[in-house]
Amino acid sequence: MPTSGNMPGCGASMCKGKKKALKMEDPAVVAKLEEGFQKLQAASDCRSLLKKYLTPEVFDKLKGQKTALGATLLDVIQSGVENLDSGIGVYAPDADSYLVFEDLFNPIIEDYHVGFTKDDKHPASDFGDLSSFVNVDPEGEFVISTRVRCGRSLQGYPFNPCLNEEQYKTMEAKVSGLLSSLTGDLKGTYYPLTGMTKEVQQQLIDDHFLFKEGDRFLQAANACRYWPSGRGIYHNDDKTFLVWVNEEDHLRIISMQQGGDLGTVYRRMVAGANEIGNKLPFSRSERLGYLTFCPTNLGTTIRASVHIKLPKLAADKAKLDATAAKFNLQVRGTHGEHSDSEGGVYDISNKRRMGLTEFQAVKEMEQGILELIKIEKSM
Ligand SMILES: Nc1ncnc2c1ncn2[C@@H]1O[C@H](COP(=O)(O)OP(=O)(O)OP(=O)(O)O)[C@@H](O)[C@H]1O
Ligand SMILES: NC(=[NH2+])NCCC[C@H](N)C(=O)O
Repeated sequence: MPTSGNMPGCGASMCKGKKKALKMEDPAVVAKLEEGFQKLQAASDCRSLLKKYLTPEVFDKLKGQKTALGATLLDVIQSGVENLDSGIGVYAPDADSYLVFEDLFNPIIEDYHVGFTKDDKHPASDFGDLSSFVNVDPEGEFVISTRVRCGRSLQGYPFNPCLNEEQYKTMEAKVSGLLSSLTGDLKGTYYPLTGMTKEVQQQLIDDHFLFKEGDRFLQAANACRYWPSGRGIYHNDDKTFLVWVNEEDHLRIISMQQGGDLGTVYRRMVAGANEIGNKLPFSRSERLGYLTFCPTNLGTTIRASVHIKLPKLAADKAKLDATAAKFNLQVRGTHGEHSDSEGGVYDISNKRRMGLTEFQAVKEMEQGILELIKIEKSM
């Protein structure tokens, strides 16, 4: 939890541009911070962006600061300190952290989102021409399934480490109530995690529909308190439209189906995001776009992915990674982030989510996947 304990309802609506840094003098927190910083400095094989950008100068500047809600640098970095194999290593415990700790967040954002500098402003939301996307694999030779997701935070609520159990439950009630009014292709049922049998839960995870449990990166960030309270999943009967409630973000809005029909998948996600957004106000910042718990998800918050088999390219995993990176794509394992590939299936998605529109982010994925397939065919 944030070092000063549970806070009253916070504005995740934030970021009017002014920093509200306060002084933090709690000796226990200062001691943990010093210890964590030493641990990072000593970890010579740690490759995280936290390690790269938490220089002694930045550390000294930020270690005595806190947000109005009491979130400290420790709340920001503790996941990356505990998990030295993190790729990123930081989370924003509340929206104001992106400003108060900007000397750390900005270079991480610039690095991850490929050149989104501290002076850049994320463009207005634009889903673009929904009819312009193709089936990336019409013959069904390579692509097993396609998924597009976005993340949303509810205005008026902080992020995980600052939420109390009552807030989790209130948010869950609000969101599930709204979801029950969806119609047509989006119509479905909300299943709270509380009371779900372990068998059903595991089957949903194995089938790629539900978030995993016990993510050590989220746990170390204090993002799993009161679990499973307030957490759950909504899905339509076909499990092609899904909403995750209160996992890493307040909401993850997901569309997925077998095959490579990116257009259909994207249109369904856009329809769902619009329906929900018309009824629930989301947190958005002028500069950062839609606000999320992890800086990798800011901006469009879009991750468009395929599960794909590219046996020739993937014979050399380093080559697959390098080729994908040329097209700003990221390669994950079959069960998502921090997992390995099974049966030659990779999850390949757009990496950057900031400094471009939703349309451009999905186009980047579409074009990149078409290129990878072309290369595979030529080998
Ligand atoms: N194209 C896809 N087809 C089927 N399942 C997919 C596809 N892309 C991702 N998944 C599944 O979605 C689940 C969640 O994956 P993962 O956690 O990596 O990504 P995410 O939900 O986008 O969020 P985050 O990036 O925050 O981790 C996993 O089970 C993963 O296998
Ligand atoms: N789901 C995410 N937010 N993924 C990105 C980062 C995950 C983890 N904190 C790491 O640094 O490796």
